[in-house]
Formats: sequence, structure tokens, C-alpha cells
Amino acid sequence: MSDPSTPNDVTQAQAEEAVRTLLRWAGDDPSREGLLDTPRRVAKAYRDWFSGYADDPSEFLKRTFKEVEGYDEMVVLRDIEFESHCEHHMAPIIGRAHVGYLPTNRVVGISKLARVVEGYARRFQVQEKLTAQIAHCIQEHLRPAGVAVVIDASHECMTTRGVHKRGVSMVTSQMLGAFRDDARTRAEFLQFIGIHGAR
Ligand SMILES: Nc1nc2c(ncn2[C@@H]2O[C@H](COP(=O)(O)OP(=O)(O)OP(=O)(O)O)[C@@H](O)[C@H]2O)c(=O)[nH]1
Ligand SMILES: [Zn+2]
Repeated sequence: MSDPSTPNDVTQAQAEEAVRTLLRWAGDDPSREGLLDTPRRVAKAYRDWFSGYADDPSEFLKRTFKEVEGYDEMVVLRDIEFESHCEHHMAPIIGRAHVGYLPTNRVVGISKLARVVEGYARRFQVQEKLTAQIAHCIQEHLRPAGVAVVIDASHECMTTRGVHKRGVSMVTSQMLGAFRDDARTRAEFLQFIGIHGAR
């Protein structure tokens, strides 16, 4: 794994040794047969869960379409499922993101909005930061009239440990430009994603 801001000099062998240490610390024996391949599997899983460190999400927004020039209404991609991990406990955060923007002259392929979500989700995160990063990346690189991001997620650090509250979800939003300044634009977005004001 690599992160441009923190050069990664950890070897696969060191990562696997760290997993063996945690297995011992949990009370098990990493040399028993069932656990022999576990450090390798965990390292492989980390490459998947944390692949976002190798991504520059702004790259996903470089390809824009001119054919849709003239379309200046809201574009909303809702129910983008994602998995992330909280930076406090390294426990899964599982949820959905809803992303909307108001194009000015540039429109992206819709999958790219989901790729931006993935690029930031596959890192150690705090939900507020994840929400803000997605919105600011789109605002900065697509330069639309506004961006809205709402994330609804459950945190396994709250459901499987600690306070043990199942069924709780955390909702965060970041509104920029017209979505922040204009109540009607914001209300239209919230209606599109199924949140209708006070309820
Ligand atoms: N605001 C915010 N808090 C989070 C997020 N993910 C986890 N947390 C919280 O981060 C806090 C860390 O609190 P600490 O008191 O340092 O950790 P802790 O002793 O493990 O706390 P408990 O989870 O209450 O057992 C907890 O309240 C978590 O619920 C997140 O994405 N955003
Ligand atoms: Zn946590």
C-alpha cells in the first residue's frame, strides 16, 4: 500500500508479523494450523480495504462530457454502498452515500462519483471527514454550481463493542455552493434521496 503523503516502507513480512502479534495478544496461538495462513490473508484483505491510499480521487473526475452541454439541472447518485474503517478502532463503517451536484458546463460519467466515494472510503476514516473530502474533491475538480453529500452509516465500533447499540446509524452532510446557499436546491436534493425535511 502506498500513500503519497506518508511513504510506506513496511514489508509484507513485517505486516504479517504484526498480525501474528495481535493473534498472540488476543490469546491464540498463531502457529496452530488454522491460523497459519491468517497473517497472509489479513495482509491481502488490508490491500483491498485500504486501497484508497493509492488513489488520487481527483483523477476520476478528469474525464468530462461535452455532449450533455445545456443540461443544468441537478444530478444525483443515491444509495452508493460503501465500506470504510474508523480511524479510532479500525472497525468497519458500513453505509450509503448520496452525492448530488449542479453542473455548470462539465458533466462526469456517473460511475466516477461512486469512484470518488470509494477512493476516500477505502482508508481509515472519520465519517465527517469522509463526507467533507468527497464534497470538496468534486467541488474543486468539477467546479459545479454546488455539491451535496449525505452519508448514512453504521459504525461497528458502536454495534459490536463499546456501547453495543445496534440499529443506530450516523447521518452526516456536506453542502457546498447552491446546496448550502439555496434552501430550495437543498430541499430538492433531500427529496431526491428520500429525506423530506423534518420527520
Ligand atoms: N464523530 C465521530 N466519532 C466516531 C466515528 N467513528 C467512531 N467514533 C467515535 O469515536 C469515539 C472514540 O472515543 P474514545 O473515548 O477515544 O474511545 P473508546 O474508549 O473506545 O470509546 P467507546 O467507543 O465509547 O468505548 C467513540 O465515541 C466512537 O463512537 C466517526 O466517524 N465520527
Ligand atoms: Zn470506531
